[in-house]
Amino acid sequence: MATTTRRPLMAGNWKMNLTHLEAIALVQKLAFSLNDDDLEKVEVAVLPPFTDIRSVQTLIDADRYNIAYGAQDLSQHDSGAYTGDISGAMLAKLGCTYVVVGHSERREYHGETDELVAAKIKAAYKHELTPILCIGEPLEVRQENRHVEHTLAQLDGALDGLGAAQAASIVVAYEPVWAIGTGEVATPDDAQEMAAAIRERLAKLYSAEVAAGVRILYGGSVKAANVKPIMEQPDVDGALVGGASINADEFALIARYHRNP
Ligand SMILES: O=C(CO)COP(=O)(O)O
Repeated sequence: MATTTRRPLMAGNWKMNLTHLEAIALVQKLAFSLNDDDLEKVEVAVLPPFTDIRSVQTLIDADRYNIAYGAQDLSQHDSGAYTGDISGAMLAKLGCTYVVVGHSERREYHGETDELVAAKIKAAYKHELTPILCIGEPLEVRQENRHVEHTLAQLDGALDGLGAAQAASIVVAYEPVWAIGTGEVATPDDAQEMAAAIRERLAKLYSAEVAAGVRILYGGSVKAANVKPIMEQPDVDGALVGGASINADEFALIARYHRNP
């Protein structure tokens, strides 16, 4: 399957960290740490909390940083009596490119189901946001060697009813739950096994062409010290970075992994 046209994406999921003032400082530092060549080779995105997005937008626009940004969640609804929720329309107005959907922390702490994730993906496309769909198995499922089946079932559920034209631009992040925030990174082989299985399933659900174009990221305890061998896997097209992305120096090192020895 062709692998040549996929531009790597390094996305920093800040989770519930950094005030808007801290966000400005981090994005400035990040931008100064990356040169034009880095940003041509690799797309870099930050995914701050909602309260930081306006500040990040203003900074990136004013200084013309070649850094994308987005949100960590959105409502499946467009507007209305949904206290505390944020719509895709609101994110689009803030110039967001990406929105994370179905992160395991949303599934675990907010009870998000595959059906809800599918509705959120459709809401994202409705507002021209690119979803970063997170899927991945908990530890006990891997121990039972059912990780591929489990993760592909999440993929099927999330993509239910989504057409090929939209699926072609989705970003899928394989984030095994046992690797998130634990320091226990998946091996490059583990990441490749699942990325290849996801791509194969996309080919079955849509077409070989769609599958060949979709970027598949790995997420879970990614650091500058472990990113390179993961990125060398043929079906891994980037990383979704949590803890290490709220340190500008570390995230910059991750984003320019291609320069590492
Ligand atoms: O959940 C993650 C990114 O979405 C990964 O988090 P960590 O990089 O902190 O393990």
